[in-house]
Amino acid sequence: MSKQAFQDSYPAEFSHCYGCGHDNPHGLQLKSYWLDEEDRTHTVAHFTPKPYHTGGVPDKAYGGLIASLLDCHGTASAAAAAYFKEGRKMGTAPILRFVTASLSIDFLRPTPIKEELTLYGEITQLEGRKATVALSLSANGEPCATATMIAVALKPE
Ligand SMILES: CCCCC/C=C\C/C=C\C/C=C\C/C=C\CCCC(=O)SCCNC(=O)CCNC(=O)[C@H](O)C(C)(C)COP(=O)(O)OP(=O)(O)OC[C@H]1O[C@@H](n2cnc3c(N)ncnc32)[C@H](O)[C@@H]1OP(=O)(O)O
Repeated sequence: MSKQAFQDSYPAEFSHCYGCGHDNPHGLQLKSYWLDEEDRTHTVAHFTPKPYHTGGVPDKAYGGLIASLLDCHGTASAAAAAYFKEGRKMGTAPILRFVTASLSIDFLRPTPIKEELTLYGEITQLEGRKATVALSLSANGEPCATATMIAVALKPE
């Protein structure tokens, strides 16, 4: 894993996100990294839910939590890939920030709340301002959700 999470390179004005902003004390503060620094195609993040992230039954996670984690890991992965494609260090100006245009999730099985969850991302396409990201969320090596995201880079203005 890289020493610095993708989200730690976001400038202060973009660090309030509920899912991954390091300046949001009420948020999830997700942190995403390259899976392999030598092969910058896949990304990873880990998150252990809190008891209050429950979705109806005490030992299973709320679907909105899963969507939030996939959302933030996907946009962070898109930004990292775009910086890498431009040969630039993350966070350098001009800032590249992606927002979610579309997020389609398949919930495959209930997600346990007491385990560490692992998120993977793969940038399958990056053309112009648009990135397509294949995402998954697993617990104990078993996929609980998969998703496809279209993320779009904000225009400089
Ligand atoms: C949280 C910020 C939300 C507000 C955004 C404003 C300012 C924020 C500033 C910075 C944010 C910084 C950090 C955010 C941190 C974490 C984010 C976590 C993830 C989120 O929680 S983020 C919130 C939910 N998210 C939104 O709040 C987006 C609302 N939305 C829009 O702001 C526009 O809708 C936008 C920008 C998406 C596109 O608008 P646009 O005018 O810039 O670009 P355009 O329409 O030309 O699309 C360009 C290419 O994307 C394709 N495309 C567009 N939409 C598509 C779709 N749905 N499906 C398939 N393809 C699509 C087109 O087909 C074209 O493709 P092609 O180039 O191939 O023709």
